[in-house]
Amino acid sequence: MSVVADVNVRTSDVLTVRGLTVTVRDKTLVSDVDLSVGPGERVGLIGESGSGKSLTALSVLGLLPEDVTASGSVRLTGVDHELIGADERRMSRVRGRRLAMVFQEPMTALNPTMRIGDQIAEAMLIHGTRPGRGAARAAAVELLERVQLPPDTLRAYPHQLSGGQRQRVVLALALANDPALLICDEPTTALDVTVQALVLDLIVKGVVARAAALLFITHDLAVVATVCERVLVMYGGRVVESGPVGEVFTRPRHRYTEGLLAASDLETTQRRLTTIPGNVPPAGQFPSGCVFRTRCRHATEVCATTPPWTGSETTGFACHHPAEAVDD
Ligand SMILES: Nc1ncnc2c1ncn2[C@@H]1O[C@H](COP(=O)(O)OP(=O)(O)OP(=O)(O)O)[C@@H](O)[C@H]1O
Repeated sequence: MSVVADVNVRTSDVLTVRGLTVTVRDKTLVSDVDLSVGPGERVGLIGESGSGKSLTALSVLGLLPEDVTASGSVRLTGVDHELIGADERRMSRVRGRRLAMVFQEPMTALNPTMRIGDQIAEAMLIHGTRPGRGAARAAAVELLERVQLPPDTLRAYPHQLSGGQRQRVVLALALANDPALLICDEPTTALDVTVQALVLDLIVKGVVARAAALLFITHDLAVVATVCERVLVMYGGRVVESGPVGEVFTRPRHRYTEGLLAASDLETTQRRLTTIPGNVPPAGQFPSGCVFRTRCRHATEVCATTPPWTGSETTGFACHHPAEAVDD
Protein backbone atom coordinates (compact mmCIF):
# COMPACT_ATOMS: atom_id res chain seq x y z
CA MET A 1 0.00 0.00 0.00
CA SER A 2 1.10 3.59 -0.55
CA VAL A 3 2.88 5.67 2.10
CA VAL A 4 -0.28 7.70 2.63
CA ALA A 5 -3.45 5.84 1.72
CA ASP A 6 -6.24 7.99 0.33
CA VAL A 7 -8.29 8.41 3.49
CA ASN A 8 -11.78 8.57 1.99
CA VAL A 9 -12.26 4.99 0.81
CA ARG A 10 -15.98 4.38 0.27
CA THR A 11 -17.88 1.62 -1.46
CA SER A 12 -19.83 4.09 -3.64
CA ASP A 13 -16.75 5.67 -5.24
CA VAL A 14 -16.83 6.54 -8.93
CA LEU A 15 -13.10 5.92 -9.33
CA THR A 16 -11.09 3.50 -7.21
CA VAL A 17 -7.35 3.18 -7.81
CA ARG A 18 -5.42 0.65 -5.73
CA GLY A 19 -1.67 -0.02 -5.71
CA LEU A 20 -1.11 1.66 -9.06
CA THR A 21 2.51 1.24 -10.12
CA VAL A 22 3.90 2.46 -13.43
CA THR A 23 7.22 1.28 -14.81
CA VAL A 24 9.33 1.77 -17.89
CA ARG A 25 11.80 -1.06 -18.44
CA ASP A 26 13.26 -1.59 -14.92
CA LYS A 27 12.51 1.95 -13.69
CA THR A 28 9.51 2.70 -11.41
CA LEU A 29 7.90 6.05 -12.27
CA VAL A 30 4.73 5.83 -10.13
CA SER A 31 4.68 3.73 -7.01
CA ASP A 32 1.75 2.15 -5.20
CA VAL A 33 -0.79 4.96 -5.62
CA ASP A 34 -4.20 4.61 -3.96
CA LEU A 35 -6.88 7.16 -4.72
CA SER A 36 -10.63 7.38 -4.89
CA VAL A 37 -13.14 9.96 -6.10
CA GLY A 38 -16.77 9.86 -5.01
CA PRO A 39 -19.84 10.99 -6.97
CA GLY A 40 -19.95 14.77 -7.21
CA GLU A 41 -16.54 15.05 -5.58
CA ARG A 42 -13.73 17.27 -6.91
CA VAL A 43 -10.28 15.92 -6.12
CA GLY A 44 -6.99 17.61 -6.97
CA LEU A 45 -3.70 15.86 -7.73
CA ILE A 46 -0.77 18.19 -7.21
CA GLY A 47 3.00 17.89 -7.21
CA GLU A 48 6.09 19.24 -8.90
CA SER A 49 6.95 18.53 -12.52
CA GLY A 50 7.86 14.86 -12.99
CA SER A 51 6.15 13.68 -9.78
CA GLY A 52 3.90 11.26 -11.68
CA LYS A 53 0.58 13.11 -11.92
CA SER A 54 0.07 12.69 -15.67
CA LEU A 55 1.18 9.04 -15.71
CA THR A 56 -1.38 8.34 -12.97
CA ALA A 57 -4.12 9.97 -15.09
CA LEU A 58 -2.98 8.26 -18.29
CA SER A 59 -3.08 4.88 -16.50
CA VAL A 60 -6.73 5.49 -15.59
CA LEU A 61 -7.49 6.52 -19.16
CA GLY A 62 -5.59 3.56 -20.67
CA LEU A 63 -3.48 5.98 -22.69
CA LEU A 64 0.06 5.17 -21.50
CA PRO A 65 2.83 5.19 -24.11
CA GLU A 66 3.64 1.72 -25.48
CA ASP A 67 6.89 1.22 -23.57
CA VAL A 68 5.27 2.10 -20.23
CA THR A 69 3.49 -0.55 -18.12
CA ALA A 70 0.90 -0.14 -15.35
CA SER A 71 -0.01 -2.66 -12.65
CA GLY A 72 -2.45 -2.55 -9.75
CA SER A 73 -6.17 -1.91 -10.05
CA VAL A 74 -8.35 0.85 -11.56
CA ARG A 75 -12.13 0.43 -11.27
CA LEU A 76 -14.79 2.81 -12.53
CA THR A 77 -18.42 2.73 -11.46
CA GLY A 78 -20.75 1.29 -14.11
CA VAL A 79 -17.89 -0.52 -15.87
CA ASP A 80 -17.84 -4.22 -15.04
CA HIS A 81 -14.20 -4.86 -15.88
CA GLU A 82 -10.79 -3.87 -14.58
CA LEU A 83 -9.33 -0.93 -16.54
CA ILE A 84 -5.67 -1.87 -16.03
CA GLY A 85 -4.79 -4.24 -18.82
CA ALA A 86 -8.12 -3.79 -20.65
CA ASP A 87 -7.70 -3.94 -24.44
CA GLU A 88 -8.16 -0.86 -26.63
CA ARG A 89 -11.57 -2.02 -27.91
CA ARG A 90 -12.95 -2.05 -24.34
CA MET A 91 -11.17 1.17 -23.32
CA SER A 92 -12.48 3.14 -26.30
CA ARG A 93 -16.03 2.22 -25.20
CA VAL A 94 -15.27 3.59 -21.71
CA ARG A 95 -13.44 6.74 -22.84
CA GLY A 96 -15.74 9.51 -23.98
CA ARG A 97 -18.70 7.77 -22.36
CA ARG A 98 -18.07 6.91 -18.67
CA LEU A 99 -14.71 8.66 -18.59
CA ALA A 100 -13.84 11.97 -20.26
CA MET A 101 -10.76 14.16 -20.27
CA VAL A 102 -9.59 17.70 -20.88
CA PHE A 103 -5.85 18.17 -21.47
CA GLN A 104 -3.69 21.28 -21.59
CA GLU A 105 -3.65 21.66 -25.37
CA PRO A 106 -7.18 21.69 -26.86
CA MET A 107 -6.03 21.01 -30.43
CA THR A 108 -4.96 17.46 -29.44
CA ALA A 109 -8.63 16.69 -28.72
CA LEU A 110 -10.11 18.43 -31.80
CA ASN A 111 -10.19 17.36 -35.41
CA PRO A 112 -8.88 20.37 -37.40
CA THR A 113 -10.81 19.36 -40.53
CA MET A 114 -14.26 19.02 -38.96
CA ARG A 115 -16.75 21.70 -37.92
CA ILE A 116 -17.30 21.98 -34.15
CA GLY A 117 -20.98 20.97 -34.39
CA ASP A 118 -20.15 17.79 -36.30
CA GLN A 119 -17.45 16.85 -33.78
CA ILE A 120 -19.77 17.21 -30.79
CA ALA A 121 -22.64 15.42 -32.55
CA GLU A 122 -20.34 12.58 -33.62
CA ALA A 123 -19.10 12.10 -30.03
CA MET A 124 -22.72 11.49 -28.99
CA LEU A 125 -23.65 9.32 -31.97
CA ILE A 126 -20.57 7.04 -31.57
CA HIS A 127 -21.62 6.21 -28.02
CA GLY A 128 -25.33 6.08 -28.87
CA THR A 129 -26.37 8.60 -26.23
CA ARG A 130 -28.70 10.48 -28.63
CA PRO A 131 -31.23 8.80 -30.93
CA GLY A 132 -30.13 10.51 -34.17
CA ARG A 133 -28.26 13.35 -35.86
CA GLY A 134 -31.05 15.92 -35.25
CA ALA A 135 -31.16 15.20 -31.50
CA ALA A 136 -27.34 15.23 -31.34
CA ARG A 137 -27.14 18.63 -33.04
CA ALA A 138 -29.80 20.09 -30.74
CA ALA A 139 -27.84 18.76 -27.76
CA ALA A 140 -24.64 20.27 -29.22
CA VAL A 141 -26.26 23.73 -29.31
CA GLU A 142 -27.30 23.34 -25.68
CA LEU A 143 -23.80 22.19 -24.68
CA LEU A 144 -22.21 25.19 -26.41
CA GLU A 145 -24.60 27.48 -24.59
CA ARG A 146 -23.57 25.88 -21.28
CA VAL A 147 -19.94 26.75 -21.99
CA GLN A 148 -20.96 30.27 -23.04
CA LEU A 149 -20.31 29.94 -26.77
CA PRO A 150 -22.83 31.25 -29.33
CA PRO A 151 -24.78 28.81 -31.57
CA ASP A 152 -22.80 29.84 -34.69
CA THR A 153 -19.77 28.12 -33.10
CA LEU A 154 -21.36 24.93 -34.48
CA ARG A 155 -20.27 25.89 -38.01
CA ALA A 156 -16.75 27.00 -37.04
CA TYR A 157 -13.54 25.03 -37.54
CA PRO A 158 -11.13 24.80 -34.58
CA HIS A 159 -8.57 27.17 -36.16
CA GLN A 160 -11.23 29.92 -36.27
CA LEU A 161 -11.50 29.97 -32.46
CA SER A 162 -9.27 31.40 -29.72
CA GLY A 163 -7.44 29.13 -27.26
CA GLY A 164 -10.04 29.76 -24.55
CA GLN A 165 -12.93 29.11 -26.96
CA ARG A 166 -11.29 25.86 -28.13
CA GLN A 167 -10.85 24.67 -24.55
CA ARG A 168 -14.53 25.40 -23.90
CA VAL A 169 -15.41 23.31 -26.97
CA VAL A 170 -13.24 20.48 -25.58
CA LEU A 171 -15.12 20.78 -22.28
CA ALA A 172 -18.46 20.61 -24.14
CA LEU A 173 -17.20 17.49 -25.95
CA ALA A 174 -16.02 15.94 -22.67
CA LEU A 175 -19.41 16.53 -21.04
CA ALA A 176 -21.45 15.52 -24.11
CA ASN A 177 -22.18 11.99 -22.89
CA ASP A 178 -22.61 12.82 -19.19
CA PRO A 179 -19.48 10.97 -18.02
CA ALA A 180 -19.24 9.62 -14.47
CA LEU A 181 -15.66 10.91 -14.19
CA LEU A 182 -13.95 13.91 -15.77
CA ILE A 183 -10.15 14.02 -15.70
CA CYS A 184 -8.56 17.42 -16.31
CA ASP A 185 -4.77 17.67 -16.73
CA GLU A 186 -3.61 21.31 -16.54
CA PRO A 187 -6.66 22.46 -18.57
CA THR A 188 -6.02 26.20 -18.09
CA THR A 189 -2.22 26.34 -17.99
CA ALA A 190 -1.92 27.39 -21.64
CA LEU A 191 -4.69 29.99 -21.43
CA ASP A 192 -4.56 33.73 -20.98
CA VAL A 193 -5.14 34.66 -17.33
CA THR A 194 -8.35 36.48 -18.21
CA VAL A 195 -10.02 33.31 -19.49
CA GLN A 196 -8.58 30.88 -16.93
CA ALA A 197 -11.19 31.84 -14.33
CA LEU A 198 -14.05 31.38 -16.79
CA VAL A 199 -12.87 27.93 -17.93
CA LEU A 200 -12.35 26.77 -14.31
CA ASP A 201 -15.81 28.01 -13.40
CA LEU A 202 -17.36 26.17 -16.35
CA ILE A 203 -15.54 22.94 -15.42
CA VAL A 204 -16.90 23.12 -11.87
CA LYS A 205 -20.41 23.98 -13.09
CA GLY A 206 -20.29 21.13 -15.64
CA VAL A 207 -19.38 18.46 -13.10
CA VAL A 208 -21.64 19.82 -10.36
CA ALA A 209 -24.67 19.87 -12.72
CA ARG A 210 -24.10 16.19 -13.54
CA ALA A 211 -23.01 15.09 -10.04
CA ALA A 212 -19.94 13.77 -11.86
CA ALA A 213 -16.60 13.11 -10.17
CA LEU A 214 -13.63 15.30 -11.05
CA LEU A 215 -9.93 14.41 -10.90
CA PHE A 216 -8.03 17.63 -11.49
CA ILE A 217 -4.28 17.56 -12.14
CA THR A 218 -2.17 20.66 -11.80
CA HIS A 219 1.02 22.02 -10.28
CA ASP A 220 -0.90 25.18 -9.32
CA LEU A 221 -2.10 25.20 -5.70
CA ALA A 222 -4.35 28.21 -6.22
CA VAL A 223 -6.22 26.35 -8.95
CA VAL A 224 -6.75 23.40 -6.62
CA ALA A 225 -7.94 25.71 -3.82
CA THR A 226 -10.42 27.25 -6.27
CA VAL A 227 -11.76 24.06 -7.81
CA CYS A 228 -11.31 21.10 -5.45
CA GLU A 229 -12.58 19.87 -2.11
CA ARG A 230 -9.92 17.22 -1.51
CA VAL A 231 -6.30 17.04 -2.60
CA LEU A 232 -3.56 14.43 -2.98
CA VAL A 233 0.06 15.54 -3.06
CA MET A 234 2.52 13.53 -5.19
CA TYR A 235 6.25 13.53 -4.78
CA GLY A 236 8.73 11.26 -6.54
CA GLY A 237 5.97 9.04 -7.96
CA ARG A 238 4.22 8.53 -4.61
CA VAL A 239 1.24 10.08 -2.85
CA VAL A 240 2.83 11.68 0.21
CA GLU A 241 -0.19 13.46 1.67
CA SER A 242 -3.95 13.68 1.18
CA GLY A 243 -6.98 15.25 2.80
CA PRO A 244 -9.50 18.12 2.53
CA VAL A 245 -7.95 21.12 0.72
CA GLY A 246 -8.50 23.45 3.69
CA GLU A 247 -6.71 21.05 6.04
CA VAL A 248 -3.77 20.17 3.79
CA PHE A 249 -3.16 23.81 2.83
CA THR A 250 -3.38 25.19 6.37
CA ARG A 251 -1.75 22.31 8.28
CA PRO A 252 0.51 20.45 5.82
CA ARG A 253 2.04 17.33 7.35
CA HIS A 254 4.68 16.64 4.72
CA ARG A 255 7.78 18.77 4.33
CA TYR A 256 7.32 18.82 0.55
CA THR A 257 3.76 20.22 0.85
CA GLU A 258 5.05 22.91 3.23
CA GLY A 259 7.65 23.87 0.61
CA LEU A 260 5.03 24.02 -2.16
CA LEU A 261 2.84 26.30 -0.05
CA ALA A 262 5.72 28.56 0.93
CA ALA A 263 6.61 29.03 -2.73
CA SER A 264 3.12 30.06 -3.82
CA ASP A 265 1.21 33.27 -3.25
CA LEU A 266 -2.02 31.38 -2.80
CA GLU A 267 -4.33 34.23 -1.84
CA THR A 268 -3.37 36.63 -4.64
CA THR A 269 -3.44 33.94 -7.32
CA GLN A 270 -6.74 32.54 -6.11
CA ARG A 271 -8.24 36.01 -6.17
CA ARG A 272 -7.15 36.39 -9.80
CA LEU A 273 -8.53 32.95 -10.66
CA THR A 274 -11.95 33.66 -9.25
CA THR A 275 -12.38 37.06 -10.86
CA ILE A 276 -14.32 36.51 -14.03
CA PRO A 277 -14.31 39.60 -16.26
CA GLY A 278 -17.80 40.92 -16.86
CA ASN A 279 -19.31 38.56 -14.30
CA VAL A 280 -20.73 41.11 -11.88
CA PRO A 281 -22.33 39.71 -8.74
CA PRO A 282 -25.95 40.63 -8.09
CA ALA A 283 -26.14 43.48 -5.55
CA GLY A 284 -27.68 41.17 -2.95
CA GLN A 285 -24.58 39.00 -2.94
CA PHE A 286 -22.24 41.70 -1.64
CA PRO A 287 -21.54 41.48 2.07
CA SER A 288 -23.80 43.76 4.10
CA GLY A 289 -22.43 47.29 4.38
CA CYS A 290 -21.00 47.33 0.87
CA VAL A 291 -22.75 49.87 -1.28
CA PHE A 292 -20.71 49.33 -4.43
CA ARG A 293 -22.55 50.38 -7.60
CA THR A 294 -24.84 52.74 -5.75
CA ARG A 295 -22.73 55.02 -3.58
CA CYS A 296 -19.09 54.08 -3.88
CA ARG A 297 -16.97 56.71 -5.59
CA HIS A 298 -14.65 53.99 -6.85
CA ALA A 299 -17.45 52.58 -8.96
CA THR A 300 -16.68 55.14 -11.62
CA GLU A 301 -12.94 55.52 -10.96
CA VAL A 302 -11.10 52.33 -10.03
CA CYS A 303 -13.84 49.73 -10.31
CA ALA A 304 -14.51 50.21 -13.98
CA THR A 305 -11.19 48.52 -14.71
CA THR A 306 -10.33 46.75 -11.46
CA PRO A 307 -13.32 44.94 -9.99
CA PRO A 308 -13.41 44.98 -6.18
CA TRP A 309 -15.07 41.59 -6.03
CA THR A 310 -13.88 38.05 -6.60
CA GLY A 311 -15.92 34.99 -7.19
CA SER A 312 -18.40 33.39 -9.49
CA GLU A 313 -21.89 32.00 -9.27
CA THR A 314 -20.34 28.65 -8.35
CA THR A 315 -17.88 29.75 -5.70
CA GLY A 316 -19.93 32.67 -4.33
CA PHE A 317 -18.85 36.31 -4.32
CA ALA A 318 -16.78 38.31 -1.89
CA CYS A 319 -16.25 42.05 -1.93
CA HIS A 320 -12.76 43.39 -1.27
CA HIS A 321 -13.60 47.06 -1.28
CA PRO A 322 -12.13 48.82 1.74
CA ALA A 323 -14.78 50.38 3.94
CA GLU A 324 -13.18 53.82 3.65
CA ALA A 325 -13.83 53.79 -0.09
CA VAL A 326 -17.53 54.26 0.59
CA ASP A 327 -18.60 57.76 -0.24
CA ASP A 328 -21.24 59.09 2.12
N1 LIG B 1 7.48 7.29 -21.81
C1 LIG B 1 8.31 7.55 -20.77
N2 LIG B 1 9.51 6.93 -20.68
C2 LIG B 1 10.33 7.17 -19.65
N3 LIG B 1 10.04 8.03 -18.63
C3 LIG B 1 8.87 8.67 -18.67
C4 LIG B 1 7.93 8.48 -19.72
N4 LIG B 1 6.85 9.24 -19.50
C5 LIG B 1 7.10 9.91 -18.34
N5 LIG B 1 8.30 9.56 -17.84
C6 LIG B 1 8.89 10.06 -16.59
O1 LIG B 1 8.04 9.74 -15.52
C7 LIG B 1 8.05 10.77 -14.52
C8 LIG B 1 6.63 11.22 -14.22
O2 LIG B 1 6.09 11.86 -15.38
P1 LIG B 1 4.68 12.60 -15.39
O3 LIG B 1 4.46 13.09 -16.78
O4 LIG B 1 3.63 11.73 -14.80
O5 LIG B 1 4.95 13.82 -14.40
P2 LIG B 1 4.00 15.03 -14.01
O6 LIG B 1 3.93 15.07 -12.53
O7 LIG B 1 2.71 14.94 -14.74
O8 LIG B 1 4.85 16.26 -14.53
P3 LIG B 1 4.38 17.63 -15.28
O9 LIG B 1 3.75 18.47 -14.20
O10 LIG B 1 5.67 18.20 -15.76
O11 LIG B 1 3.45 17.25 -16.38
C9 LIG B 1 8.96 11.87 -15.06
O12 LIG B 1 10.22 11.73 -14.46
C10 LIG B 1 9.03 11.57 -16.55
O13 LIG B 1 10.27 11.98 -17.08
